[in-house]
Amino acid sequence: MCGILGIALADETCPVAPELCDGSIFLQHRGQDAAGIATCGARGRIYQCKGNGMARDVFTQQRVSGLAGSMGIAHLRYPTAGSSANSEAQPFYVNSPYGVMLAHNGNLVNTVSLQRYMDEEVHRHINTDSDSELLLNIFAAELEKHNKYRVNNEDVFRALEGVYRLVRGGYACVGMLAGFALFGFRDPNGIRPLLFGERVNENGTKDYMLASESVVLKAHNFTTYRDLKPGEAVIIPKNCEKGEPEFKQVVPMNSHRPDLFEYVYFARPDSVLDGISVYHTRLRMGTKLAENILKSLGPDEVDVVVPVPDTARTCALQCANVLGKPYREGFVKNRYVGRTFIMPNQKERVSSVRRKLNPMESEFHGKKVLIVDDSIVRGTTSKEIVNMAKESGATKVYFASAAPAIRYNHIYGIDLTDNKNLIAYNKTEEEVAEAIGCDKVIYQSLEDLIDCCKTESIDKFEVGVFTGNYVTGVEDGYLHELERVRALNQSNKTDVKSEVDIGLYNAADY
Ligand SMILES: O=P(O)(O)OC[C@H]1O[C@H](OP(=O)(O)OP(=O)(O)O)[C@H](O)[C@@H]1O
Ligand SMILES: NC(=O)CC[C@H](N)C(=O)O
Ligand SMILES: [Mg+2]
Repeated sequence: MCGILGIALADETCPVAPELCDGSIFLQHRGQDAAGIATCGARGRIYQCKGNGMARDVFTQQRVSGLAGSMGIAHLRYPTAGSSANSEAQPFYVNSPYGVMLAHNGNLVNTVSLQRYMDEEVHRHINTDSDSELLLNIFAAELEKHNKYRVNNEDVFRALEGVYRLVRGGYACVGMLAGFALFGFRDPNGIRPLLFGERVNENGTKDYMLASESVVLKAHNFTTYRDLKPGEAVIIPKNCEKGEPEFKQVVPMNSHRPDLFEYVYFARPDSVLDGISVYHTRLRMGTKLAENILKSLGPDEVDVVVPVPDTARTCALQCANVLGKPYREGFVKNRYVGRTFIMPNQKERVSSVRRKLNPMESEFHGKKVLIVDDSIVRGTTSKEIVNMAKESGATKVYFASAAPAIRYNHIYGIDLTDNKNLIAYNKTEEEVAEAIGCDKVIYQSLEDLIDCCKTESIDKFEVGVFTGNYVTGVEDGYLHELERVRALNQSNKTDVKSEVDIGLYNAADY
């Protein structure tokens, strides 16, 4: 679930890279594996800095100062397809036609046929296993069809029409055409989020931003903003002091189904996506969860409610309020360890849970504890947490999840492993409780979770991860191919990164 960002400044003499760098920090929670910035300067020249690592490590002051230009895009990567190699860090670039850069959040589910199409029909070489590189080349191939000396907005919208026709999956993208424009577009189901905003400068000119979450827009004073609609695109001219952004509903909206998992885990609580406040959905999740818990546990069965930091805090606090039980920070979080779930391999994930969370014995000793988390996915966190609670002397450990049992792959931009690695795969609730070692597991129902998130205008969500039914469907052989590539990457005895990491644009100092 990557983070994407694009900014065009009215003042063409002002470098955009420092603001992109700062904005990336607001999106770090969406991808910790790789980070990249590309800018476009005078004479359409493109500058780029990208590679594996967190934004603060990749974007050193020295590198950022070399990124010239007033228009640029940024990407924070959490790998879904392909591998976590340096060479798959985004944005991606192709020189023809015109020079195009793309940063993609999401995942395509017809890559098998797209690869064949690239190879057999348009003869474009794809240098990595990344679906985002494929997507960029599909766009470039569509744009090339016009065979024009200079491109205009209509050509770009028409090329996007081709993209919408050819690709299937979840995608929100920001891109740049060298010397011409910044652009953004969103898939026809609005699975992945993308917002557009503007900021009025002192002299009355306007800067523009595209971002995955509203929190970046607000923090950077882009106070007038809105979500792009599913199937909608926007083109912001490079010289945005002189020209206005142009919006177009490129294809009709299919059905608006934001990914429910954004509200459960991915997005920051202070973001509002598609008009829905993430924070308030999480409060409601706490209320509903408590109502559910009251049905299955007696009033004296819980002494204390303990959240699993960080994401579950909002929900757990509200749950404790409704239950009328004390809320206690039973696990102290090491602020220097990032999100565990989006780490690229299981070994790192297991070791970081213990490094990240440490129990406060006094909150567990001799108590019946209700631990609340936002979700149980592979069970990496919950197994360790339950163990720590028991080691610390809890007499009973109940584990409540604000999301229903996760039994299916997430195919639109979350690397939810293959089904068999999900702790709830083919298991009843009792079996999950046994697997993570607790006395009882209580899941939120899907119906209740949807109730917590829906509004008057959006009452349907992408919920394939809970049901196995995906809004776009999946092409034959796709999941099989995904598992094959994953197994191939994991079978590598050494670190996969060193094996496949010889990208085209490696800098000597990486
Ligand atoms: O069952 P699992 O595979 O362990 O995955 C679920 C856990 O992973 C996430 O936490 P994470 O540490 O990634 O981030 P957070 O600090 O935002 O909660 C999520 O909030 C759950 O705690
Ligand atoms: N999480 C994402 O949005 C990932 C984007 C893209 N599929 C990649 O693997 O790089
Ligand atoms: Mg967590």
